[in-house]
Amino acid sequence: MADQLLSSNADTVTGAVEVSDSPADCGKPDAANQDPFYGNAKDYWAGIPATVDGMLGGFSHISSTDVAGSTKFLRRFVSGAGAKTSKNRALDCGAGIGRVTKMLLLPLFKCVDMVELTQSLLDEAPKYLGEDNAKRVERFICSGLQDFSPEPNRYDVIWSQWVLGHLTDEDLVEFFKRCKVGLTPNGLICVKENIAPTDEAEFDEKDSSWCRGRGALAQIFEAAGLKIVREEKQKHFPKSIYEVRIFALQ
Ligand SMILES: C[S@@+](CC[C@H](N)C(=O)[O-])C[C@H]1O[C@@H](n2cnc3c(N)ncnc32)[C@H](O)[C@@H]1O
Repeated sequence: MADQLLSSNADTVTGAVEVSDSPADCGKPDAANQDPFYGNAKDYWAGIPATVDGMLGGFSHISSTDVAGSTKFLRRFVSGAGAKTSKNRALDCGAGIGRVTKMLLLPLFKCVDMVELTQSLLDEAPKYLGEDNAKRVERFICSGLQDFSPEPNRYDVIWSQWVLGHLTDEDLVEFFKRCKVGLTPNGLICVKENIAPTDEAEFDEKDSSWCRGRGALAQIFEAAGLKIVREEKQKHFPKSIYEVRIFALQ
């Protein structure tokens, strides 16, 4: 994702901490994770500084614009007269140190769970979030999304941002199907990702991720039985980076 941004035109404090038996290795030692596609991504992220700049590939200056766009997008579903989705609990997927959890989800929801592949990033999260915020993160889950199944009926919103390019198409369809099970009634899956300029997916060798075109993403949503209920292009990002879109799915 680091290069994707640049290229183209670019026991926690309160709750139970769920961590792997081996803190250095959150992925399961199964066949999928011996696949170089997943292994290379894992190695890449294990070497990235646990900072906002690390999370955004050197683009920390776009974080506030990103969060403002996401907040405006999500608010209409969870607050105000027409809101249908409850504000109890959200899940942050590919959460890193918790930038999205801290800036977007905790201000809107009572509590948040974080799921993240890289133990060193998750370890930094309580410090980055701050003591009061960290108390409202119920679960810090160390897992690849390809191996993760949300607990049924637990989340009002499942938010995935700048991470889904790390899953194969097949694994992404299956991940979305499991996310549907994890939603409360009227719950929402939100996806915020870079969009390739053509229908051809672009592969980033450096972090081992795909940047998909809008059509490919829409096909994956459909294959998982999800409908797009709202879609927006993120405004005010630098022209030099990929277009970024936010989708709300049910
Ligand atoms: C570009 S960062 C984005 C972090 C966060 N979503 C944000 O916007 O600040 C990508 C994150 O996805 C994590 N990641 C990479 N592959 C993953 C996978 N298969 N499952 C879960 N997390 C993954 C990385 O460790 C990293 O924290």
